[in-house]
Amino acid sequence: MRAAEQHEITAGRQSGADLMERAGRGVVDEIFKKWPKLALSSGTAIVVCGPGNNGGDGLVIARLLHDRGWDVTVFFYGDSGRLPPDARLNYDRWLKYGNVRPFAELKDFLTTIGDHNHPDLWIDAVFGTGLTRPIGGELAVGLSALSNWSSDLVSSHGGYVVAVEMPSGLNSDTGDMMIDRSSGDDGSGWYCDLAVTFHAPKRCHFVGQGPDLIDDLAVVDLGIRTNDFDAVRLVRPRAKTNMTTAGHKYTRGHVLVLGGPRHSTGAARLAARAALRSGAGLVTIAAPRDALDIYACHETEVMLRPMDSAQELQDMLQDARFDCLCLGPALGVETAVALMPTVLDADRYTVIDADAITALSRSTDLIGQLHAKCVLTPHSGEFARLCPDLVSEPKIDAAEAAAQRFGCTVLLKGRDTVIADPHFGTQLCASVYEDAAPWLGTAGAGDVLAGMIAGMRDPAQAAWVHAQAARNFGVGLIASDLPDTIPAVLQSLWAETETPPR
Ligand SMILES: NC(=O)C1=CN([C@@H]2O[C@H](COP(=O)(O)OP(=O)(O)OC[C@H]3O[C@@H](n4cnc5c(N)ncnc54)[C@H](OP(=O)(O)O)[C@@H]3O)[C@@H](O)[C@H]2O)[C@@H](O)CC1
Ligand SMILES: [K+]
Repeated sequence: MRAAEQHEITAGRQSGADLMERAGRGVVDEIFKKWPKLALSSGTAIVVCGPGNNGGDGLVIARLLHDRGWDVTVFFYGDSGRLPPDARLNYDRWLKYGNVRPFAELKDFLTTIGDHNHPDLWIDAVFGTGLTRPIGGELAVGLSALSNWSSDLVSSHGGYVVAVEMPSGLNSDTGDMMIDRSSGDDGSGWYCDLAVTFHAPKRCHFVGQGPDLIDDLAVVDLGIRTNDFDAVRLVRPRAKTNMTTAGHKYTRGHVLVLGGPRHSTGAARLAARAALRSGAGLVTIAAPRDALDIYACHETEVMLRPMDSAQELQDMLQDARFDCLCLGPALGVETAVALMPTVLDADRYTVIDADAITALSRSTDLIGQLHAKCVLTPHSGEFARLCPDLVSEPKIDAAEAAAQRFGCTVLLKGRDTVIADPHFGTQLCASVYEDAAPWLGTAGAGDVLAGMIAGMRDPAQAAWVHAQAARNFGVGLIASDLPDTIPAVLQSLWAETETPPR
């Protein structure tokens, strides 16, 4: 992002001051868009500005609010003599409107605010993308006091907290609050009702603590024309199908799901049904002989094959039409260990989930057999077993490192699902803000996703459809609701495109 801004500035298309003015104006516009009642009369605002360009944005916001008749108090942290030029320009412009109070006075100032003079807005413009180290000392103490006070403000008086770019202290890459714990602050960070970022969301808006600290996110276009953004790549849903009018069920793929024993058949059944609903032409469950009657009682369209040994699986895989394997959901770790050499040797598109991931984490030989057509779908616990050395890394970096290590796609599940493909890059599917679907955290939802990936052969799209299906269903969702909710999502994607299947 900063490279992009610099590119615009050096190319002479926009001055830094223009960008900052547009950024500040964008924040004000977003505030009045979100809370139209604030635009109807002049309120009061506290703007807390930091020592860089984020603070410069805050000073633009202060001036624009003042122009609309607002009563604005500006606090400033830092040395005004060391402000970057655009921020300095706006600092000087603000001094024609009002004064600047030192940040050190903020804590005491908060104690003087009574029930009748509380502000309507608090603007957090202390740090944006330029935070380079943990916040400590008086800064942490002051921001902490502000945070406590602003929570009271919101709960008791209905005022709003707006962060420029992100709540100050949030690392824009990792989404972690960078607070020096020795300052006495618990590091939980400060909350905002609205974060207004520029041009494109940053990683912190979707990963780590970001979504817990930000209630709503708005993105302001600064008119920057280059594509060179250090921003997160979100999954873009698109109508994609393996259906053609000339095709038939075998051209749409035959998924072989490896099913568990009598007492654990549900997970494979969920995956199988999801694969069918997601577009697979045929789905077969291969499972122990003594469990087939249970599978047969539950599934109509899914075919069944007895399979009690790796040899039987190998014989089955002589049929090249089984072009996709899906294994792991309630398979049993020991069974997974026994079957995986055959599975990986078959060199098919292979979705490796649940018990199969645990099996992998126990065997470096198996890991050595992974190939480019594998998709690993760990949740955080499985990932920690598989890659213990990467768990302390930021989530996106960890998934990318694992994908490089294994030479295959790694889909690291969660509210912020990361899809790292060593060849096509990394995408993020985040169920936050208006896309939140907390009820997706339910038993079997991961089994459904594994089946969807097998059916769609596109892990990122599968993750998006999976989350959208959950959102469409709403609260009360259980995993077996999901497969039958998939068609409506796929149909709505098709409705948005003018290109029908050919
Ligand atoms: N460029 C543009 O045209 C546009 C930029 N825009 C805006 O600029 C923002 C980025 O600006 P920025 O790069 O100046 O970074 P910012 O977040 O303000 O902080 C840097 C300052 O903080 C200091 N500092 C860091 N860590 C610290 C700590 N722990 N404790 C104490 N101090 C610490 C650091 O000090 P230093 O490390 O240099 O010693 C430096 O002084 C971006 O988020 C957006 O809001 C928009 O206007 C669009 C146009
Ligand atoms: K900020």
